[in-house]
Amino acid sequence: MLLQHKDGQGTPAPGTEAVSLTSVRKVYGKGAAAVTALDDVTVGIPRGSFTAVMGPSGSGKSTFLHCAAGLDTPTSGTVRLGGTDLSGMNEVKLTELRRARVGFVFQAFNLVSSLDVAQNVTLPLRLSGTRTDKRWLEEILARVGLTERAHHRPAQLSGGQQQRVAIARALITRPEVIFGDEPTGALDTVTGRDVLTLLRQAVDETGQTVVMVTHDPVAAGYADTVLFLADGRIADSMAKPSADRVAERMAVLGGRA
Ligand SMILES: Nc1ncnc2c1ncn2[C@@H]1O[C@H](COP(=O)(O)OP(=O)(O)OP(=O)(O)O)[C@@H](O)[C@H]1O
Repeated sequence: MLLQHKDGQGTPAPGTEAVSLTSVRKVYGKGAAAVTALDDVTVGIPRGSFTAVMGPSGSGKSTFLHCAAGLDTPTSGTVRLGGTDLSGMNEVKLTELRRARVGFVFQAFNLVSSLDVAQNVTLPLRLSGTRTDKRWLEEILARVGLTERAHHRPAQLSGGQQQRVAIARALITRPEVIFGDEPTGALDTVTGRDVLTLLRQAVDETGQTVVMVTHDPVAAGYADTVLFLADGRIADSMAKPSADRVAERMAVLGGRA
């Protein structure tokens, strides 16, 4: 269940939310050229849940994800990751926090072409100076079905396999939250479903939290809750979504955009 809490109402006990945004605004540019990408967004995403973020083009989905993940700073308002308030953190602190507590899966797989699969997966550990736990690496590679490919380079893999490397890389640090920006956008339907199943497993089997921007109602159907953005605001949310219901709701929102 996704918790929307305004004016303190319905605020859950501290520590039950993986991510929370309170009165978040994000304005790009100044004066006549200013664009309000997020307009007073308040939402809490419970730990161990899978949330899909949808909305028409330009509704603020990427901005929401970037602010929630500490990749971008809101113009005003508060973002908390677990209990940690990100406001006022400098770039060095934010980078440390992201490396330790957040995983990312993007539409473009962003793998390092000169590194093999195992090296790509363990890159976040090397960047943060953490020793690789070999057994955990083996478990993660097995989970994404790439044990036999550990020493292949990205160019030797299919798109779906490359995205599974990116998921393994996002899981290796045992992050509290995995953020996905159109993680299935570059994949065919069947391969995309494998990737969504892996994200679903991260929630169901290891209690991680997944927040994923998608345009695809089928992908959103894997989530526990869909958050609909329109004009930088949370226009609606849907629990236990089905692809059909999501597509219907999107048709309405699309007309409004
Ligand atoms: N760096 C920027 N400078 C100025 N305006 C921006 C910038 N980034 C985003 N915007 C504007 O903010 C609004 C929200 O953009 P955002 O990328 O978050 O939307 P989105 O829902 O992810 O869109 P899409 O589905 O097309 O990717 C848009 O009007 C966009 O033009």
